[in-house]
Amino acid sequence: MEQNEGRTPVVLLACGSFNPITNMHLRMFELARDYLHETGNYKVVKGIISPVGDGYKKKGLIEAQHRVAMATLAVEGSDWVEVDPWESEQTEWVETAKVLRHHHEELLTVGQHKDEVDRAKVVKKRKRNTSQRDTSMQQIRCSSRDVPQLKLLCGADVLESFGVPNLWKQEDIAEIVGEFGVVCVTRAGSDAESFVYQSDLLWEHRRHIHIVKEWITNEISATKIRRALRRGQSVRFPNAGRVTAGSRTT
Ligand SMILES: Nc1ncnc2c1ncn2[C@@H]1O[C@H](COP(=O)(O)OP(=O)(O)OP(=O)(O)O)[C@@H](O)[C@H]1O
Ligand SMILES: NC(=O)c1ccc[n+]([C@@H]2O[C@H](COP(=O)(O)O)[C@@H](O)[C@H]2O)c1
Ligand SMILES: [Zn+2]
Repeated sequence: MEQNEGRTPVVLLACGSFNPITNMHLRMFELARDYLHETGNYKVVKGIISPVGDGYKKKGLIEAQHRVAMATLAVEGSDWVEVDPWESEQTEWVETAKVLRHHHEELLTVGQHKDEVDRAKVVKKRKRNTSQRDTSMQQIRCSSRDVPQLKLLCGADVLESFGVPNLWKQEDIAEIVGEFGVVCVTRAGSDAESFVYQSDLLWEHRRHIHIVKEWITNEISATKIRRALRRGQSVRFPNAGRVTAGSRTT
């Protein structure tokens, strides 16, 4: 039997400043994909990096075109993660729920187009052989189910920011965790599990919140990279990686 048969296709969307992109941003995708595949229920078909637009106006944020260019170079070595500039091209800051909606619509459009192509093929085939009608119609129905689920990929600090007063609309949080789902990678200084436990809303949707444990901790952040660059320090080979829980290297 085909290994991926019956698995739900998933697209992972990571929103953020990527100011600049770091190894850990790319690693997040690998961790999330491994995790979802190990559940046996999902097949990750694509990863999307969506750099925030200049309208976000975060202190020290460099122009979107440069962040997009750096991210594009960074994903050159990946055959499944890509950079999508749509969010970065909007003049106003776009809330994350809206970014998810935009990409969901894109996936539906691609799915619809695929359905139309399939339907046209079936109609053509039916004209040739009417006995194949039932099987072919079944194929059309199957293709609509091929539209991947879209999930937000983030680090635990972003999940915890759901609790910052007035930062996120409650209805957006409900939509993100309830309608889309979240894959959250652990990060030093954040405790995603207890955050979910403490929030009634997140607890209600806990089955849509996948927490992925990164054992090889890497405390890299774009803030630290910017700081090092400001100070003229090297940013090569950031964090050699170490195993948590006090285990010794062998
Ligand atoms: N070391 C890390 N571990 C886990 N998640 C991370 C890590 N670094 C970044 N992320 C996640 O990547 C996404 C994009 O993050 P962002 O662009 O803010 O990077 P950052 O390193 O946190 O930058 P800054 O320090 O400027 O906030 C967020 O979901 C964030 O949680
Ligand atoms: N209400 C919202 O939708 C909301 C609030 C805060 C941050 N965000 C997003 O989270 C990400 C955070 O990135 P930074 O950690 O770099 O600030 C950005 O993509 C930003 O757009 C969304
Ligand atoms: Zn950040």
